[in-house]
Amino acid sequence: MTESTPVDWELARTLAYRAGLSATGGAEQIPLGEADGRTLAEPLRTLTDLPAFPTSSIDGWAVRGAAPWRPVGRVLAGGAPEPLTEDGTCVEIATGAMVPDHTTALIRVEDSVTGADGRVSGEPRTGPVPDGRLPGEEARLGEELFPAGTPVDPAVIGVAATCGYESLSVYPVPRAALLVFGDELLTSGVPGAGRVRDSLGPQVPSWLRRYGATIGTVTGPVKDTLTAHVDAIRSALDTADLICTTGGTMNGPVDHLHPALAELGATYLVNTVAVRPGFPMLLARVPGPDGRPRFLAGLPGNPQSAVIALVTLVAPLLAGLRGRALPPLPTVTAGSDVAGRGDFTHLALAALDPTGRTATPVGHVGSAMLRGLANAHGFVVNRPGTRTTAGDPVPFLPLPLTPGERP
Ligand SMILES: Nc1nc2c(c(=O)[nH]1)N[C@H]1C(S)=C(S)[C@@H](COP(=O)(O)OP(=O)(O)OC[C@H]3O[C@@H](n4cnc5c(N)ncnc54)[C@H](O)[C@@H]3O)O[C@H]1N2
Ligand code: MOO
Repeated sequence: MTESTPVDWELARTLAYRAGLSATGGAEQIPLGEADGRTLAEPLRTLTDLPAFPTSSIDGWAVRGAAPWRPVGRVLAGGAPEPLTEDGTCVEIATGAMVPDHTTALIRVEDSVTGADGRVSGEPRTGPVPDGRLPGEEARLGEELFPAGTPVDPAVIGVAATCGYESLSVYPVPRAALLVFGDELLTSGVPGAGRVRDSLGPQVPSWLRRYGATIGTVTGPVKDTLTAHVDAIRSALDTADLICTTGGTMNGPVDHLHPALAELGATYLVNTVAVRPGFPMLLARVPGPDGRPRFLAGLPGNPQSAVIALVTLVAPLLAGLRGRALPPLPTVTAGSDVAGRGDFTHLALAALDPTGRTATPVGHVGSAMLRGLANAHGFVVNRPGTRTTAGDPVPFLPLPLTPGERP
């Protein structure tokens, strides 16, 4: 490994995020039905008043003037009604229908009576929720409803459709590749006799997807030679914006990542981070075949450390590449003490209580272990030079889990 000064953990996150943001791809138009999970590249402005026309919220009568009213027609949702031209007239109206011009009140069918002469009488409601909606009461034509950088979710898609869009201008999805290094790794069967199962090849793509990347190649184990490393990285550069590698970040006899990066003309953005576990992680910029910026995140081989490198460097980088904000870390209460790690940040795997306000460190958290990770909601962040005592407010770095994935 090249000599380097470990970068402060907070600074490493920021550097990774800024690097991603500076390399965000150009906007593309995506049909609404495919836009979930993307990020708006332009502000979303409504193409119409919302609602676009005066709309009835009830089934009943649109009336003009004083009762009784003579019915002169019917307007259903989807129709464009004639104006009511005379006092003492009404039209039957359906929920969602456009209210005729010169309507003075809307009467619910259940609040009306029709006399023997066919004329309608009744009282409009005066409650807090009106029985009709006025043009522009939800939004005015041209009003910005969401700024650029807004994550697109099903509700945003629904609003865009309501406003008149068929497609959205969004940032491209970053493309990731994974290269797993280590001749000792088995890809099937039970470990033993010096061999361990590759636990990163199967899990890292799923974390990357949750951070918003698509996964192209997953290759490994890549042979423990410098040539095989250089060749594997070079071929992943053809299609990936981000290459994640696992293992080989240190300077053991078969750790080839740093020499491979040197051979490929890479420049380090972060070369080791002052964090435990996970410190040998790195982020580099690698020249791609077409001049487009490519990134390589070197995740340490110890499996929990590899995930810490994902949450520390890869998640902020991908947030930037997707044009999103870097989510701030919420503050929680520490459920028990967390030891300091001297000048290094300590990321301690922890489970949240059902309120989500208290985080208690879990067991089985050695850097070679994954059991603690699979029982935690994220990491309590114990800052350099401090130790956390039960009851202290602490920053919490969540794993990208969905509700219900942890008891
Ligand atoms: N002399 C020193 N040795 C080590 C130090 C140190 O400071 N001085 N730091 C340790 C730390 S911390 C870490 S983390 C590891 C990082 O090492 P590498 O990134 O070079 O990873 P490897 O040596 O290839 O593997 C480490 C360990 O993890 C296992 N491994 C690797 N890949 C996988 C995988 N895909 N699935 C499951 N397990 C994997 C591998 O078998 C090793 O046991 O360096 C320490 N050493
Ligand atoms: O920091 Mo290593 O990354 O402890 O396993």
